[in-house]
Amino acid sequence: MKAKKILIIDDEPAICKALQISLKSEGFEVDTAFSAKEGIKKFKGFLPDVVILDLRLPDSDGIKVMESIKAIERDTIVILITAYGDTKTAVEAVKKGAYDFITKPFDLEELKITLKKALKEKALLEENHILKSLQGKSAFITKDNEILNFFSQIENMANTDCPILIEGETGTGKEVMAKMIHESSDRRTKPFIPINCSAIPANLFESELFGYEKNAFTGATERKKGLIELADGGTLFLDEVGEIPLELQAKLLRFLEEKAIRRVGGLNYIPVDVRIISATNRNLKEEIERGNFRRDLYYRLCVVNFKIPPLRERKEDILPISEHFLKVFNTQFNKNIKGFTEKAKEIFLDYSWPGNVRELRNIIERAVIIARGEYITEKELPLEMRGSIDDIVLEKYPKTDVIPLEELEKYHIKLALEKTGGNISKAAKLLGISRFALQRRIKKYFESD
Ligand SMILES: Nc1ncnc2c1ncn2[C@@H]1O[C@H](COP(=O)(O)OP(=O)(O)OP(=O)(O)O)[C@@H](O)[C@H]1O
Repeated sequence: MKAKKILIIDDEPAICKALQISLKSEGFEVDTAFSAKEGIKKFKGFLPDVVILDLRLPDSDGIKVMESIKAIERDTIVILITAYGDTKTAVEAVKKGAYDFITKPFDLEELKITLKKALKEKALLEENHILKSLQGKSAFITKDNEILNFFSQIENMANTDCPILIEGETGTGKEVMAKMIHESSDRRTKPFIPINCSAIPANLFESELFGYEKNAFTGATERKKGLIELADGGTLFLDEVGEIPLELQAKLLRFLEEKAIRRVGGLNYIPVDVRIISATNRNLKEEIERGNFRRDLYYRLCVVNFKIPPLRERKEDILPISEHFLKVFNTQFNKNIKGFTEKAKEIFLDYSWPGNVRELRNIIERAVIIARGEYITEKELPLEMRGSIDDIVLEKYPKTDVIPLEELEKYHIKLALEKTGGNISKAAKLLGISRFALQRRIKKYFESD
């Protein structure tokens, strides 16, 4: 079994040293830091199972440090060291998520017992997450509480006809989530039919969705079932539903109300039983206000609604998803890469992921392909993840070289997204282009699959 890792953050070197020696002799891997800043930096690379943290540090207080740590990896066990008489703050810290606290001067044996108990509980917790995320065949890997709660709500829902609208930025996993919902419903033995509404030309939309009769139009030499009919008994996934042209929205609404379709050129209504899951990366309420999306259709599609947070807002998912893709691509490319170096993990956790999980997947795929060592290091990661624009440009191009415009554009987009915390509308404004134009470029530069 891999040794459990412990990080000690305390400004008293004597305490750090004593703890380090004692815990190492118990078989733990131990690192130390003497300030909050150093502690958080080491945390990102070392990713310990347990942090033993002094409540009073020279540059910050322990509770703030604990909050930063938990924002990166929620399940980290934090054990606080407090001064005698500081119980009030210690209790507050435990309420905020610390596992326990010990008071100085402390008994080493007592600390070891607390540690072992905490590690046992953590192992149970992790098992639970893995089980939860693997229930369906399409694993949606997550540790995010909001998402896990939503899954359990859906699983408990007796009515598997209930339409669901999934919102979220591009690449956040809306389709994987839809598939997982289908696979955990009573409809799982019937088809799951995804339709990318933005990829079907407007003039073909009706015939693709509703099918057509022979001779309905020139070229209709055979009768053809539409995608809705093909999904009969199962689930229809309408991806990018906000892109459906207005005139077709009326037809879709009619189908949802009557639960029957009429093929193009056909006379009869054919009953079809499907559950609709739709997804959008647009704000449909805004589209309704602009007159681009029908309000009545919105309410039909959005009986249950869930917004998947972007990856940068669920940092605890970054490393588990990375490990998952590492396994996938190790198998696919016949490699045996064992993991990521601490520096690489640190870069992953600091990066803003404008293309979300799709971008992460592409980066790991590329890294697995180019890696030659046992671990993925920062060298296998794209330059733009590794530093500021100046560093990158300087590293790649000598001062006298002309930098390709595409490259500059890419870095500026990243900068704008970073400055606006990933808010696409605000970033587009900063860059002086439309939201749509920015989205197209994000797709091009950060999600190439
Ligand atoms: N939580 C997750 N666990 C495992 N894989 C994921 C997860 N989220 C996304 N992925 C993977 O990331 C990629 C993008 O996911 P998906 O197509 O579901 O995103 P999306 O939100 O539907 O994107 P778009 O809005 O561009 O259609 C896929 O390869 C998918 O398998």
